[in-house]
This record gives sequence, structure tokens and C-alpha cells, in this order.
Amino acid sequence: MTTSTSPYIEVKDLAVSYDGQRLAVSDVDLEVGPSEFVAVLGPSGCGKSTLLQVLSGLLAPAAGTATIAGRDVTSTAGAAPRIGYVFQDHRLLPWRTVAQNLEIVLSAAGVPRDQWPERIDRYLRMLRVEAHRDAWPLRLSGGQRQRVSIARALAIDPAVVLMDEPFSTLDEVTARQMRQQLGDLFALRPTPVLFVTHSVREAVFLADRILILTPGPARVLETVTVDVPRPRAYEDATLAAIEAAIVARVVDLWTDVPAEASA
Ligand SMILES: Nc1ncnc2c1ncn2[C@@H]1O[C@H](COP(=O)(O)OP(=O)(O)OP(=O)(O)O)[C@@H](O)[C@H]1O
Repeated sequence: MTTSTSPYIEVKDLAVSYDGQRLAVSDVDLEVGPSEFVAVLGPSGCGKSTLLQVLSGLLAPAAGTATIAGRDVTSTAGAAPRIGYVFQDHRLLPWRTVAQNLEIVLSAAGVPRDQWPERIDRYLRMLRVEAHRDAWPLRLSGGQRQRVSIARALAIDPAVVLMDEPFSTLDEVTARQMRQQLGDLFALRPTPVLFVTHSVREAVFLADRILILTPGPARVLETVTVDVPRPRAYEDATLAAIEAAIVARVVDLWTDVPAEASA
């Protein structure tokens, strides 16, 4: 049974293989509490997306277990917890308007139709893209599209949010605004979040805890707690010190530490 203090997301001894021979993820253990923002930090190709795909039920593990709210994510029995998934690219349907893209997920999540207009307005407003309600996704900027995709993930009132490098394709200024906004949203309404990134600075700015992964196959190398109250400032000295310590720890281990982190 899950209690309010049980981990909301729990992964134990997880191993994943795409071809039945090589492991993409090996012996990963992780927990995310009911109101916790956990970042998963690892080099390119180490298995971060693979981990999220297992949690969203898209991929079966070769070994180990993964549960959300106490429910095995590979099981089809009973009602599945609602998962808000934000991908690296926005994945909006170009032949549907912004509002229609949200309607699709609201329908799939079983939200009653009479609640859709209010939900859509609320979440588009929250992500500051309400002016684009009836626009076609291709008419929006990259940042606006990613805001819509976050609104789409949150509009179903997800039990858990999984985010896979959501800002990595954006320019640095937009990415920084989006991180700030996501941090503010989380502070207003804490939800279990598992946030995958290869940006050390992004992880430190956003997370309560950071799991540092090894190069693939991913294992958890170390867990870092970021004990800095919200709202946080991007240039906060404590955050900068934690970032520097993480970079020092991984610089010889990862071959490709992002330039912003090693500068
Ligand atoms: N569909 C697939 N079929 C076979 N191998 C795959 C598949 N998807 C990923 N892999 C392999 O699994 C490993 C982990 O990939 P994954 O995409 O999870 O890494 P990642 O850490 O998310 O990378 P990035 O930061 O570059 O997005 C890599 O070696 C990759 O080549």
C-alpha cells in the first residue's frame, strides 16, 4: 500500500536491454517522493530516456521492478496513474490547433468533456500561451511549442510528471525562462517529477535531489541533495558551488560535459 511518505516512484535493480544482449540500463535504483523534484543527470547515450520509457510503460525491463504509486508500471491491471510526459521535442500534432492538441490528451485521460474548455484555458494561461489557443503549432516559436507541450502534460492533472530533456532544443535565454517558470510552477504545486537532463546547471537549479548516472549502461553513481529553498535564483552562489562540485566529480568520467557546466 502507498502512504503519503512512501516513494511515489520506485525503481529497483532495473536492467533494460534493447537487443537481449547489451544492457542500456543496469541495476538502477531510484525513488521519487510524493512532492519531490528529482533530476537524473547523465551523459549522452547513458540510458536516461530508456529509464523514462520503462516508467511510462513503453518498454519492458529485462530485470528489476518499476512502480508508480505502488503499481507495477508493466501491469495492465487496474487504473493506471496519470502520467504527464514531456519529450525533448514538442510532439504536437501539426494538423490540430493548440487547444485541439490538449483536447486529445484530456479525452484519452477520461476527463469529462464539459471540463475541457476551463482546463485548456487554465493551463495555457499558466504557461503563458493563452493567446495561441487557436493557432497551428507550426506557427509558434520553439519556446511557445514547448510551453504548449508542458501545458498538455499538466492539463490531465498528472499523478507524476516525466520530463525528458524538455529544454535542450531551445536557445539559452528561452531555456532559462522556461526553467524559471517550471521551478515556479513546481513551488506552487509540488508533484512528483522525474526530470532527465545532461545539463548540470539545469539539474541543480530545478531539483531537490540529483541522481548522477555513469556512462552507459546507466547506473547511479551518486545522489546529491540540493537543499536550497525556492524560489531560487539562477545565479545563486550555493547552486553554483553544487554545480562546480558535480562537474569536478564527473568531468573525467563523462566524455562530454556540456560547455555551460565546464566553463
Ligand atoms: N530503440 C532502440 N533500439 C536499440 N538501442 C537503443 C534504442 N534506443 C536507445 N538505444 C540505445 O540505448 C542506449 C541508451 O539510450 P538512451 O536514449 O536511453 O540514452 P540517453 O541517455 O537518453 O541519451 P541522450 O542524452 O543522448 O538523449 C544507447 O546506447 C542507445 O544507442
